[in-house]
Amino acid sequence: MTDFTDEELALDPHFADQFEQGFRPACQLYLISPPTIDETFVDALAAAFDGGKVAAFQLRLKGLDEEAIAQAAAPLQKLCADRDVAFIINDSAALAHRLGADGVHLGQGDGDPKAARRLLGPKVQIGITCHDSRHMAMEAGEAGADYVAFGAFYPTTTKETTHQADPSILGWWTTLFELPCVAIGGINADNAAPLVAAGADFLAVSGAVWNHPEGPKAGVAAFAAVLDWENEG
Ligand SMILES: Cc1ncc(COP(=O)(O)OP(=O)(O)O)c(N)n1
Ligand SMILES: Cc1nc(C(=O)O)sc1CCOP(=O)(O)O
Ligand SMILES: [Mg+2]
Repeated sequence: MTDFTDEELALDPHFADQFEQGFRPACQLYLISPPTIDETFVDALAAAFDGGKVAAFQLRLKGLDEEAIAQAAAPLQKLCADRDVAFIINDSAALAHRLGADGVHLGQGDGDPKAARRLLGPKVQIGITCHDSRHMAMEAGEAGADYVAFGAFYPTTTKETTHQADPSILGWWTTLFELPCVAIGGINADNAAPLVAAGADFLAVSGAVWNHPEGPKAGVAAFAAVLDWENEG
């Protein structure tokens, strides 16, 4: 992997653009599906959207083949379009392309982001998992990612994680780059504030919404206090 010196960062035209100070929108919610769903899930997703502003929804169904995910996706993608929520497919640029999704999220083992960009074109969002690595994040930016994702910030039962991220990586990233950063891993309404304060552009959340004792609408609504929706306009 490449090591980036300060000189290279300053000279690279892509990164140089990122140094320009610009407007940074308030932190937003990026909802991740439960790892398994059934046909009633579309109602749960609609309820979640009723709870407050959701910027993006990622369909993350682990262990299903592409055909099954495509079938599950149809009503969810329509709902997202109706509610003006970006519809993101996890793991597969090919499936995102087939479905005409708004974006794809790729982990470090989910394929070459540059190949994904060639397939998907400039308008489809590409997000890249960067764990707790500044180096991976800079490589993702250089490869043309639309956002970088850091995590896991807190213990999570949704995914087995081997990397633990510190909020300071969000502050480092947002000080240097305009490219949005996503915080993920065990985030709930009670522990999210330090991530927002550190500069997260998006909070990616699964369990805190789907396992909320009062349901997904309350799960999303609980984030209103930290995400300050009432100040947006
Ligand atoms: C927004 C976001 N960030 C990170 C991940 C994790 O992606 P990956 O490392 O590929 O792990 P899986 O989700 O595929 O198990 C994500 N999905 N979304
Ligand atoms: C999908 C995923 N990726 C992670 C990472 O660290 O890259 S943590 C995670 C699980 C997110 O779900 P929850 O909000 O329930 O913890
Ligand atoms: Mg993946």
